[in-house]
Amino acid sequence: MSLSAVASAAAASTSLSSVNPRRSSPASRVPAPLRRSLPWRPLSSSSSSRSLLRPVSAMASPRTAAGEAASRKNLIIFDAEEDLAASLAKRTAELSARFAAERGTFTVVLSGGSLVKALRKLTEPPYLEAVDWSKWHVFWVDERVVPKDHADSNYKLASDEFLSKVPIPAGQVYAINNALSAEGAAEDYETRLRQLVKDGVIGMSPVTGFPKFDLMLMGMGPDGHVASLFPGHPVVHENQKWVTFVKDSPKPPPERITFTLPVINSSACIALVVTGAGKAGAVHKALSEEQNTSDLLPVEMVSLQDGELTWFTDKSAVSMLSSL
Ligand SMILES: O=C(O)[C@H](O)[C@@H](O)[C@H](O)[C@H](O)COP(=O)(O)O
Repeated sequence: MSLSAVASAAAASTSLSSVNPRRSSPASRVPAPLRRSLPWRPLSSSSSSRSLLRPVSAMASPRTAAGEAASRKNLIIFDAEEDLAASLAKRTAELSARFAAERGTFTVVLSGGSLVKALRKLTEPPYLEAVDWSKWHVFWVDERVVPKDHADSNYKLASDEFLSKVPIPAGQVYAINNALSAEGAAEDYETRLRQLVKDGVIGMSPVTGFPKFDLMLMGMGPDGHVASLFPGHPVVHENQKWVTFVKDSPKPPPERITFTLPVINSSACIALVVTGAGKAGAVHKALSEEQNTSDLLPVEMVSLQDGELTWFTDKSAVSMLSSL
């Protein structure tokens, strides 16, 4: 892995690195300037920490000189999960303000797993008051086909840990219809997404022709899966549908619906939260130079067409990366 830039960050011993994606366009190999303070007053003035990320203005709509679509990848490594959660909240709040101002809505996509707990600081001051929650529209990148009050439900997890603690209008939280079969729930979810595109709530990517969500907040499994796209499963290669289903997930429960890779890759921003030694092997495969392109993990197939992918990691997760 080659690092295009490294800067010390706010939290003690924390570093921010801008990573060159292996299959990147020339534009994304140009190191972007790194700064440590943000001009975004509502949050920076009420927060004691400095920003770990580039100013919002520098991150908006990255483009080449010729105006072509471009993508960017960042890697942030935290000493403590507490710092990761603080940075994730700050970044999410910045994007909320930016997209609410630009588009009038903020479309946020959640996964299940440990990501949800990492969002907890958004439910506390200053974010609880500063974020315009009325602009949020919440979706799931994947969901288990179980009742909404089932312990396996990603909706229940998000509801218990996050959504019940912030004032997002209930009609703007788009749970799947779990009364349907997995196939039916996937079709139904795609139909609702298409209507929300027509209504102007969700944008469309002019680059890919797929819906363009403002922010996807996702985890990654130890096997390199993202959403419910598991290594070796045929749905990884679905390139027409927006939402599809699996009935044989290797991670229980078996029946799930999931966004497809073209939708994930059309996002404006993705925050990929990956922590713990159990993820080190997949992180190494995804971010090191030594790669086998014939056997890509789903996480390695996440490659934004016109947007920014930021890995929020800890030292354990990157422990197998030799070049850090
Ligand atoms: O429905 C699911 O199973 C999740 O959405 C899944 O994709 C999760 O995000 C990853 O497995 C990472 O989970 P952890 O962060 O808990 O390891």
